[in-house]
Amino acid sequence: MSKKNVREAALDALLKIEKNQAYSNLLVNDAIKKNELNGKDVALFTEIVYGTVQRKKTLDYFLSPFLPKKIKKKDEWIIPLLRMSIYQMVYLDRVPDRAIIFEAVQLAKKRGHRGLANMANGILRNIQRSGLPDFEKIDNDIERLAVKYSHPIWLVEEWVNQYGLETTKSICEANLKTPPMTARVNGSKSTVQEVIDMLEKEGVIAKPGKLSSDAIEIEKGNFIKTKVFEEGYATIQDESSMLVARALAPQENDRVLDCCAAPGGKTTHISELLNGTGEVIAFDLHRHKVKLIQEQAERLKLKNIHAQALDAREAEEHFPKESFDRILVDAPCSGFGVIRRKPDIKWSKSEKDVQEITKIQLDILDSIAPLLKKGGTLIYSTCTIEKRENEQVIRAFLNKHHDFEANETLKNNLPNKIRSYLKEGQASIQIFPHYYESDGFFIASLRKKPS
Ligand SMILES: C[S@@+](CC[C@H](N)C(=O)[O-])C[C@H]1O[C@@H](n2cnc3c(N)ncnc32)[C@H](O)[C@@H]1O
Repeated sequence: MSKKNVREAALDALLKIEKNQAYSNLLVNDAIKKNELNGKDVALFTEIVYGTVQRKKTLDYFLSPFLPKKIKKKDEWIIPLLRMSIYQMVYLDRVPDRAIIFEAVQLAKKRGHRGLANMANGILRNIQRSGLPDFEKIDNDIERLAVKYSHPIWLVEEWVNQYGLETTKSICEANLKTPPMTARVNGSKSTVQEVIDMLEKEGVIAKPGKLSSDAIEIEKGNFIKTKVFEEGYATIQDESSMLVARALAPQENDRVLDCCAAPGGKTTHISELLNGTGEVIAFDLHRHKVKLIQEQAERLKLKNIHAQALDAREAEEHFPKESFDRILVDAPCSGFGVIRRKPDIKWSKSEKDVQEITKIQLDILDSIAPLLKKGGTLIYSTCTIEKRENEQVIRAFLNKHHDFEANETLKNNLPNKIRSYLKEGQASIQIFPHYYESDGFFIASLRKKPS
């Protein structure tokens, strides 16, 4: 396949994402490799693709007054082209409008015909001339939030019902920001400060994280190319994710089950906390993903991880009852806490998906429940902010499994900063992306009653 220039590659990527053929984060990396983009082009390509997907609803609001009533099905690719051009005109300072419009016209000519090129030219010039409409003119609160912060109306409505207007606004705002790059320091090898110093010698500037005591935040430089990364002193991970293994609080010689484990971020953290003792049985539904756990374990030289492919809903049939000291269920979920990283999630997931996934989450919990020893800890976590997948799953589980109880010691294993968000005696926490710029995460701690 021939190489394409940045904007043509971006249009291709947007069309694939639109057809739900690929996840934005995976596709961006593939396209960069395939089109041999480098340096500034990588940054521009990534910015155009992520930005256009993130701001889709807002861009459509800008675009809709100027679009013809009917566009032939075969010409519908013109819409993503117009969206990405408006995105650049409104949100990117570094490229002049006339260059953006020129590129759009060239692309429309190449893919379609002169008529479409003229249409693109006319629409973009009209938008440029007439300025942008005022969001404040949208009367309905939910619609205004949805358009201004580019989220689907159903999702905004859901969040407003669950958390109120102000919190929803903060969530939506945070979802449009680029997340910081953070890494977890392998505490069994060195301290946060030692890793920061080692990185500095390799030309990478980092500082301690904002939330987790295990975290560093990379400010400048290519972390993945450093010896610090290669030799397993640190692992890329979001700060909220780092709180999960801490909440599980594995003790030396524990036998731990991590049953939705790939790519192994939390498995390796648990293993590090075990300090070379005990073992972590890690499995994931998908065989190809199990390889990712093994690769991580190898890079970090962790010997107590045993990874295998298995459906967690069948775990009960594969292990003896009460054979684990601690169990982590980092469940598959809607992912609404990581919209910053995977913006296509907000457009591709539906209410129905949420309903379906809660059944899987409960089935997984039901299956692993007998495997936990009496007195053992069960942590349930998700990277979503959807109560039906979080609080309600835990409530349903506790209603069914009377041998389990809420574990109120959760707060003892969380950083001070986040404890203020926990009410007295609360055994679960919802972290929002606007708290400390970390992912939206839910963590619940349960305990199997001692007898
Ligand atoms: C949130 S991700 C886990 C992330 C992982 N714990 C980490 O920290 O790197 C959820 C994982 O659950 C896996 N999964 C989904 N359904 C499953 C099932 N029925 N049994 C086991 N794993 C499953 C998915 O393949 C996915 O890798």
